Amino acid sequence: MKAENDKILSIKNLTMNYGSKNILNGINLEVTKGQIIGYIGPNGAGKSTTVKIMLGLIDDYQGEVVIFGQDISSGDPFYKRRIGYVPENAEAYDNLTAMEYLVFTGELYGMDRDATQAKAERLMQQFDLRDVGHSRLSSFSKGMKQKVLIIASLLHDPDLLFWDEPLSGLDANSMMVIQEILAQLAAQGKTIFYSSHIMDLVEKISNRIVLLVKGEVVADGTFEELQEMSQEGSLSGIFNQLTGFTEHRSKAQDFVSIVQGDKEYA
Ligand SMILES: Nc1ncnc2c1ncn2[C@@H]1O[C@H](COP(=O)(O)OP(=O)(O)OP(=O)(O)O)[C@@H](O)[C@H]1O
Repeated sequence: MKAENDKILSIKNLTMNYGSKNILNGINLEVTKGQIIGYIGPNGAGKSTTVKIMLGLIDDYQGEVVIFGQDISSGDPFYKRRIGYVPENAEAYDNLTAMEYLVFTGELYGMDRDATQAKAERLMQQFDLRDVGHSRLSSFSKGMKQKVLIIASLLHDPDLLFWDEPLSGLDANSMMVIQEILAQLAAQGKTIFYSSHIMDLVEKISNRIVLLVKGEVVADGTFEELQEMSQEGSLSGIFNQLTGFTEHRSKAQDFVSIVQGDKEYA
């Protein structure tokens, strides 16, 4: 059993509604240091909503969320300084240069301006972005922007990371570097929530997989445990089975026949 001080996050009976719509239905999760959690589920399952609650962006939930031993409903935002976040997109910052965005982010986390700038420069160099540090993000390719978001999430050396589709747009070489960075961070005791729809990657990267369906955790374990439970070989197969999706072929057939103008729609 893990020591109590290895516990990073504890969610008890988390429930959330948007109006009359039930989004989260009693989520329970205990997360310890060094875990890389593949947080997966169909579109609309409630993954981003859970993450937004943990980031303190949504507060009208029921249940208990404790991060670094602090109940986040206490209103003390200090726990956020130990969190890093890669959002699915950050277009709002397109008018800033990469360096402006990174300095702004570092300062939000309470870092010294010069120290942030120096660290950002070194990190950008690692990702071959040094020469474009003073160009606006709007001129960056998708993968370049993604690298800046990843740097921003790590500048302050956080203990808990929430990464939402972090590798989207990255080339194969950059993906390998990021996967290795994740593994090394986890080995040093950092905890990572990794949301993605790319099952092969989640399977490779995570040492624990949590599958959310309609606001409920329907599977939680290592990839091997999930394989045993479902008798499926791949995470895509497990996902299809546990989300009850067996219609991909007939859906595709219907779609293609509409595209080709079948008689019913002609
Ligand atoms: N601001 C909002 N107002 C009303 N409903 C919302 C709001 N944000 C999300 N929802 C609804 O909550 C549900 C869960 O959304 P959420 O974004 O958490 O899903 P997700 O699992 O992250 O999906 P995806 O994989 O598509 O990113 C969806 O039905 C969505 O329509």
